[in-house]
Amino acid sequence: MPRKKPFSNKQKKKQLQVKRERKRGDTGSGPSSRNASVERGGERQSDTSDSETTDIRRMNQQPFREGRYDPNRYRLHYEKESKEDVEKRKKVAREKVLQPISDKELEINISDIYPSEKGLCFPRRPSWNYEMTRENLLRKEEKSYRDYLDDLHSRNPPGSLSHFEHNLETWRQLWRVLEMSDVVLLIVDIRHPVLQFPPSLYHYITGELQKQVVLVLNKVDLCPPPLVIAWKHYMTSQFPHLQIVCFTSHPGQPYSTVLQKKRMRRKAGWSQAGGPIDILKACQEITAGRVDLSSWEQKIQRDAVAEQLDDERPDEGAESVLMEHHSDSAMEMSSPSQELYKDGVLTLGCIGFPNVGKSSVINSLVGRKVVSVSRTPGHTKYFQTYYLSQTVKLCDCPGLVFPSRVDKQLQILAGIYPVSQLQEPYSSVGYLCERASVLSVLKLKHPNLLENNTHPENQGSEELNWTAWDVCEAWAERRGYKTAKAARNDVYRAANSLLRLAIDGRLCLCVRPPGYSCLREQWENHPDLPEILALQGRTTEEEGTGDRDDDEDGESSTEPEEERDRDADDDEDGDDEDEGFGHPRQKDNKPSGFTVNMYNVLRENECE
Ligand SMILES: Nc1nc2c(ncn2[C@@H]2O[C@H](COP(=O)(O)OP(=O)(O)OP(=O)(O)O)[C@@H](O)[C@H]2O)c(=O)[nH]1
Repeated sequence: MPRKKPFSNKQKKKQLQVKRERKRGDTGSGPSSRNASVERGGERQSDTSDSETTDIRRMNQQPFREGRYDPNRYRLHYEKESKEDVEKRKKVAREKVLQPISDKELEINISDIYPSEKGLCFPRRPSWNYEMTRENLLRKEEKSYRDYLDDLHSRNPPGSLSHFEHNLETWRQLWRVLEMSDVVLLIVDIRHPVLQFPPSLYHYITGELQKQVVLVLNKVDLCPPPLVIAWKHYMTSQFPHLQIVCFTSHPGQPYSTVLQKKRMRRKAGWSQAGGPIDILKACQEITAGRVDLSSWEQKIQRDAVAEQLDDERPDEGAESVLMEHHSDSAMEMSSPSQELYKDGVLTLGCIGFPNVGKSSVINSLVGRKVVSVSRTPGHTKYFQTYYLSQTVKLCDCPGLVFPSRVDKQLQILAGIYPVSQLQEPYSSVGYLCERASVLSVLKLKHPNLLENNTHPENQGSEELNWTAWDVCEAWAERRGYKTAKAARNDVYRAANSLLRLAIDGRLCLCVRPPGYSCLREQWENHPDLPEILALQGRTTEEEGTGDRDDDEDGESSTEPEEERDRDADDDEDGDDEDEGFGHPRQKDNKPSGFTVNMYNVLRENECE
């Protein structure tokens, strides 16, 4: 059989990019490449941020035409890492033998992520009044932001802080959303909620602003029900005034690939999400009759009926949604001391880190796609409000990463960094392998045992030591990822692919609240379990097997899908135009390949 012609990741990206540009009607001129994200001397920057105080890496540059809305305005800005740091981590990934960590080490206390003495607050908007000119206000904001960064760096030694947002424009956006909102929906990913819940934000909203926060534990379909309950209890114990709601936009469909999600949504629409009624209930409790929310309640009921009547054509029956596009000046001069529930309307601000599912929550509440969804963090570009009903308004905000002391590797696995732009993905792969049963789930073969490797020491050895690099090498071999020039195993692409599987939830890494291991039995027999299972769209029987599906029968494999959408970083709601690239699906249309292992991280010492 002739050898497959190597097709590099770079070539494929280029091909995708050209396709996207064609679709948008772009001619190809201008700074349109996402790959051109690293700053180059003299390159024209279209983003309007003028807040560079350090060496900043700007992500996800989008095509931009003069006179139109600048889509790069809120793109992610992270501090650049030094070449030495990147090289050091690469070396460790090549040399350090992976050791599975104990259950206890998966437990994370929020004060470890946001230690109170480290000044891990977020930039605040300085005081202002209507006498100030726009320029004065902007200058004052920039100065205050620089002071904030100086203070932060003075209290935290270099390298100790996580990646965090350096784009002042995005912080400005947060200020405005907080000012406009009556109630804030703070959305986090249930797999690692403490990473995405900055206590300083909570205290600012509930204290200074005197507003209420509803914590939305999103993506519960990706987490074992006992752990969902344990997190809920932990967050309530730490922040007693929080209203907590569990949510999923994909009930009954854990680990869906991009293409599966598209298909299912086309079939079932957005109104099948689990949790909108609980958000309504939380708001009813908060507003205590000061806003008439009956129109929202009726909308939820209507959506449920429409879904039952016509689940083949959900969007056709969906109601149209009134949207408001905000001009900058309108937002800049919004008053911070705005009265609550102005004109009898409840304004809900949706905020959260990138990729936690804010857009999906909005679409699910509205019952149809109004915001574009993507697995690429930092996708949300526009500030808009959507009327859910006559008396309820939703206000969207770009994803924001607050400074913390969390490991950068875990941050990456939490999806805050565009995987395609990582300079060094291997250490995150190592971090994942030490915490989730990747080797056994993917049934990887050690590179030293591959046919063409005749290393005498390792021949036939079962108990081989694995490094992160070995894992990537084995996955590249397994997937047939080759470099274009030398047709060697493309470990970079393999590492990216593994990280995407983890971010999408197909390789499951969930951190746990403190004490989870000791109280495990309590959570596994908790009376709220059926409620969480119902929300996930699963049954008790499924739970019985789903948690322990080691055997082949319990497998659901998605390898061809993974292959096809491996780099489909862009809009998940677009056309299926990317279905054709990559490797074709098997003839019998059955997926083949690795085991997708539900909640595998909770298995009994599987990596040990
Ligand atoms: N399994 C699962 N995936 C979800 C859920 N909600 C969102 N996702 C996926 O998470 C990814 C990010 O979703 P978005 O809704 O675009 O997230 P966002 O917070 O708006 O992201 P930014 O634009 O980066 O701020 C997409 O791949 C979604 O399909 C959920 O409830 N379950």
